Amino acid sequence: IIHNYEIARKIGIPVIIVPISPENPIWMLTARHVMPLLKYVPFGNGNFTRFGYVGWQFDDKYRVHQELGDAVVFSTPAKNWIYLSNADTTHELIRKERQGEFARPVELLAMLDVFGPNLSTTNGADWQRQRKCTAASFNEQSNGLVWTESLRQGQQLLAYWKKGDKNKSSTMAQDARTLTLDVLVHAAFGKSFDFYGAREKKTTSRPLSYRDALAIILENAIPILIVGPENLKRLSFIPGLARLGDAALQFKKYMSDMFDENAEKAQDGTARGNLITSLVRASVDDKLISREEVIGNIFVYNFAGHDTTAHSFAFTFILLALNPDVQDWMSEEINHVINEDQTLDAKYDAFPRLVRTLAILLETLRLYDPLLSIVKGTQTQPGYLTIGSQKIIVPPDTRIILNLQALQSHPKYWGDDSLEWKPSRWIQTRPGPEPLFDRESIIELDHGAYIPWGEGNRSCPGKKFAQVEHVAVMVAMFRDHFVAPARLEGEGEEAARERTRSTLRDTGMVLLLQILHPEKAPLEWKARA
Ligand code: HEM
Repeated sequence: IIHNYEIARKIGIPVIIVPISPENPIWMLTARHVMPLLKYVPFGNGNFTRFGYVGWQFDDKYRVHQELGDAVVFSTPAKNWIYLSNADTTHELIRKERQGEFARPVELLAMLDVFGPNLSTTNGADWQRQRKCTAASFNEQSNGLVWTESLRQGQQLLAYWKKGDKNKSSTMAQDARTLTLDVLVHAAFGKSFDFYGAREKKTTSRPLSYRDALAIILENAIPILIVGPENLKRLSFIPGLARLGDAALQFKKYMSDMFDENAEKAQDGTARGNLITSLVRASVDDKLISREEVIGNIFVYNFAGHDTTAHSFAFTFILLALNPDVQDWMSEEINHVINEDQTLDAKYDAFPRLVRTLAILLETLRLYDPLLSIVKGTQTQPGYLTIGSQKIIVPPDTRIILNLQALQSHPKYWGDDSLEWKPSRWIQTRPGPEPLFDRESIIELDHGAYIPWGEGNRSCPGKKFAQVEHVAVMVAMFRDHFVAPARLEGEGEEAARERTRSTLRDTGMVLLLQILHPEKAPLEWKARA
């Protein structure tokens, strides 16, 4: 740490010493539990308890940068980590990433290779080839499929929640994960499953369907990524691991069988366009991608697209329940744009007109970004960055963290109400004789301090997918209904709201940012008058 501190001091930005590396896997898993205890020991206060755990950015917001400046370096025993909260520097870095500087430190994600090599864990020509093969199937045709499937799933989810005890949905976060999995499975494999909620979950029959195998894998991603599918089988004497090992092996087998099935279809020309068919075509016809890479990429697209969108739904539902005026504002737009008798008839071409509804997602991600930050870095060569009027040399082997939480909440970009969840900030209205809704659009930001999907080469290929899915589910659920905090036995309305607010405040980083105990805030769904 002394060596790293000496290097950090020479950069010329404030240095904070953090005595445990954020990359230490044991610390990553235990910090959240250990940290509250450290508050009671004399050395525990100060920087260590403030910055020493995964997800500190959510609690700190932009404050460290307001106190110390747009760039701050954390000196840790393993490496130096520069945290950045300056929009111009962020875009300079992204431009330079295109030219091969400041690449993603793929070794941090190596565990995502469990089912095969994939684009997330490579750089350079290998990444480019895999990105080209996979991202090609995320086009407007597949977004149309995401739209219809999300409407269908959203309606089934609403019906399920309305059937519950007094219309309450205490399994909201779990059910949102099921919905996002079903939409992904549809886009990836072209198969539709009916939504089934947490209460209806059967004890899994054997053999598992690939949707159920994938659900088990994604719900238990941490042990699977750490231990690896093959080792799970070996450790099957440990309670719980046998089921995981089984799901992981079955998933791999399903993917392999699907590869063969689609390879035949590709040859006789009957394949339809979805992720697996286009990957198999790229593999069999064009020899661009190996069988292992096809399976690895199918897993990683599902992994990357699952909890990011599911947690965003959980945040959005709770935020909307706490803000009935925002619900009315969104629902007015939905009812203006979607005026068919049946919500399911809504066509994908309505999507660009649902700007308030999209603003809800943009605003949720601004303050509840599932990743909190994006990590880049230098390797053997130094890098050069400009922070305001200062030019710095980033030493080799340094991590650079784009602090999205700070960037997206800093008053210098977002004003004095920057910490308020206010979707209307995203809407601009042009003058004219047309109805109000037809004159509204999403504002063009002039500061660039908003990159929840990243930017540049490595930006998220699922950005539009996530937007379409979110808007369609809002249409299905909020056109004719509204949601409110459910009251517990003997509880008044204000007490229920306060419990819901405190459940939302109890948010932290697990694999991603999430509400830690969503079951404490059941929601109630009612038809609009
Ligand atoms: C609200 C939802 C989502 C958010 C906030 C999000 C955010 C991100 C971010 C920040 C990155 C990394 C960018 C970088 O390193 O510069 C990323 C990468 C990625 N995302 Fe998403 N994502 C979301 C949904 C999705 C969905 C729905 C899918 C797939 C259907 C997906 C697939 C991927 C993949 C495969 C990568 C790796 C790309 C690469 O390495 O080239 N994401 N996402």
